[in-house]
Amino acid sequence: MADPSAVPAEPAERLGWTVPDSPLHPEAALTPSPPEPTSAVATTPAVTTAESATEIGTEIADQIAIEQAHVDAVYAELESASERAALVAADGMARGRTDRTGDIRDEEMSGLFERDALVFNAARRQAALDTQYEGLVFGRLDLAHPAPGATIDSDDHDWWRGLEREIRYIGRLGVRDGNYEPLVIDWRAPAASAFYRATPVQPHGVIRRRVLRSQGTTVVGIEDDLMVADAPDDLVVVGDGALLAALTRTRGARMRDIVATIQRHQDEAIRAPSRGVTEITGGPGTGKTVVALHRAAYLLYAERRRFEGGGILVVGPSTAYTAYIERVLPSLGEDSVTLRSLGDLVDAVSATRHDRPEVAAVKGSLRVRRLLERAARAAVPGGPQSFRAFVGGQAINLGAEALANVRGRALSKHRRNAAVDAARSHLAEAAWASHRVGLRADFMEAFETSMAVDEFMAAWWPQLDPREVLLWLADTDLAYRLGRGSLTDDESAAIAESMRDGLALGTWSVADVALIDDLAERLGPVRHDVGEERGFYEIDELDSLSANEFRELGQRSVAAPTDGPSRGLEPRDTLLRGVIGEPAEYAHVLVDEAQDLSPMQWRMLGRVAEWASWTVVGDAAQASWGDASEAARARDAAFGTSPRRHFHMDTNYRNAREIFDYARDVILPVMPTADIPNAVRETGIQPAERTFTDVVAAAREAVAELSIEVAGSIAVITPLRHADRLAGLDGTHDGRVQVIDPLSTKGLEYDATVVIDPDAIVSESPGGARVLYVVLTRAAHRMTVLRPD
Ligand SMILES: Nc1ncnc2c1ncn2[C@@H]1O[C@H](COP(=O)(O)OP(=O)(O)OP(=O)(O)O)[C@@H](O)[C@H]1O
Repeated sequence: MADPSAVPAEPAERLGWTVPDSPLHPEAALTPSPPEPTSAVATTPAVTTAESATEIGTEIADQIAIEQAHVDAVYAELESASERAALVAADGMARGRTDRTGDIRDEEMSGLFERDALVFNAARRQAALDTQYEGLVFGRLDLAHPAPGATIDSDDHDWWRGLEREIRYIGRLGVRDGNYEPLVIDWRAPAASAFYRATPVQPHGVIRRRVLRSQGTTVVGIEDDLMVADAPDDLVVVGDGALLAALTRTRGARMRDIVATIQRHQDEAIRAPSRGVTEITGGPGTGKTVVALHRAAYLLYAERRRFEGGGILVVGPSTAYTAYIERVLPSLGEDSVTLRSLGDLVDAVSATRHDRPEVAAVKGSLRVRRLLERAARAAVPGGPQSFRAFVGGQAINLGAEALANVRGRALSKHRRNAAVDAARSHLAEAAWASHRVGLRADFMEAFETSMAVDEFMAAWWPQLDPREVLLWLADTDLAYRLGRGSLTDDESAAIAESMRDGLALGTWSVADVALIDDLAERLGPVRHDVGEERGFYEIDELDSLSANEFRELGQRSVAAPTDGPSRGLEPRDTLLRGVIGEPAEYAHVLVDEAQDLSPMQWRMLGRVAEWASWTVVGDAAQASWGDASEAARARDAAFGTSPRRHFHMDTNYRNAREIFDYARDVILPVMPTADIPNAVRETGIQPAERTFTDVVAAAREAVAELSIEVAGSIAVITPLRHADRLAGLDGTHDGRVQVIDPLSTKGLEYDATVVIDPDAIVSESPGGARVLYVVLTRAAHRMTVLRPD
């Protein structure tokens, strides 16, 4: 699907950037001329046109002044909109305000609901304005429209001459003036799509596309792309090309939106229909993640009712990843999306620990389901083996076999936690069948009211938390018994050992979460007394909201589960704290790094996405899951029969070409078919390769050098064997340095990286060279590789 003409022409030659192949082609690497240390700190290429620097400076200043005038008008309109929103909110608050505490009459309730809706909507609008206020207007299109019915001849380079012209501003949200005329068009609206789709080959009516760079409410830069051979006299063209400027920028600790520089092939994936499964594949750094996130924002815009009501879930590999991407959607004005890592998908469980690869492989395989199925039906360890009691004057004695029969019958129609009544009545039948003395009805009535039966049932058929059942497997003998036939004894023993580790540490592993979810489905929700439900928010709570709280209200739904402190709790209690309810269901599920999901994790996602459409992002060459075919089967089962569409991204926007070439040379010998994208940016600086005898000294020196060369984030990526010694570097250089393990870097990006001991990274990780490939593609601008001497 990717279109080679997708990256629009940069006016590169005009500004001294040499373009080796074609000015329109993304494969044409954009090289500063002469080569200079292009990094986050060196963003402006040399200007070598005939015009003098002063002339250009004045021209840019004039153009900025023109755009600032429009931007000022937009902000003025927003101020009045903001005042109107505050008035609506105040009106809503006044309508529901009550001095009384205590009962509220029915007829007052509908007024309160109306107030809730008013206040909530006003707060949301205010929150959206707050998050998108800065840099709200980022684009301008100068268009030429043919007369109705006329068409443009694609070979005519002067197609725009004599046509009616239009100026359209594009922004993070739509704003209209008092006459309802659009001042800014939301980037997701159909009228904005030409901003992303226009190329010189297919201009879509665009003569000039202009990207505005702002600080706060002030326009500070302009980057133009011309879609025609010669600019009309009244259209000045300035800037270095928006995409290049964006790619050369400092990255920082959080991913940013790319709303001003989305490329055409990316736009196609973003605006693809919502139904079915949209797969986005491509090599490292091709924008898969950022495109998928913009797609989520687009879907919410295009079908707000469906997706906001049903919810959008974004799933990533780790909490480091969710922290890295968490700002993108709010910056696009969307705060109703749920972000979860694979370890956070089940309520009340938050896992970040990873099992040893061989244990994770067993827990992730569908073969483990047989063991879980048996565990969900097994007798409670330590529970009663037989039932002896006097009921209605009769001595009842049912042995283990009879109890197993009763259990089987009760579970044939109900999930275990919902089967307690059925179990009791089957038990009564079995007890009656073993005696048959007196009248059946009298016996049944006595059985129903017997306290001895109550006590037995409490011990024999308690409500079971799935986590508790998983912990039963810490008993190796039980794990052997339940695993027989589907797992080897060694595999069952490995699971048992990992459960004992969990009990000692008080933490679940990421792979455990899918097992808990599977058991939760089998057991059904734990029945517990439901407390009085709180309303959407309490009335007195609402009446006393401060201005800040009012704003927060609009942002409430972003809250994600946290792995809170467990001080004072025994490890076992920590593992079992909180309540697991029915899983939420979503209208759209977006999965990143999908190539690494285990079959059990696909099953878990399939449950929350039973009625959902999907966006699935992945790059097979980065996979660290062993049995790809089993994962593919589980994935197909999760998708069901939904139609699929596929987008392939083949331009690497992250890595300087020199860095990416280094990574490519690592992966190609082990994976000749790896998906290798084209890196579009050259710096002229090769990755540095050094040897070390003292890893700490070498890493410290490399970091110090990089901290001068780049302005933003630096990662020290180390295999486990050096991790402890290097931990002291974490947080140095004003917090810019992060020490991180190879697997956790998935999906992340830094301005510079120091890669420690690549051979050890390969030998220590189950994914081998593929994990090293991930590691070597994390740096945008600079990379230093350190090997032991
Ligand atoms: N059109 C664009 N304009 C500006 N920056 C872009 C554009 N497309 C992608 N990028 C940037 O390229 C970098 C890589 O993007 P992203 O992390 O989404 O790639 P990816 O394919 O998910 O990478 P990986 O699979 O290696 O984690 C990010 O910094 C992103 O902002």
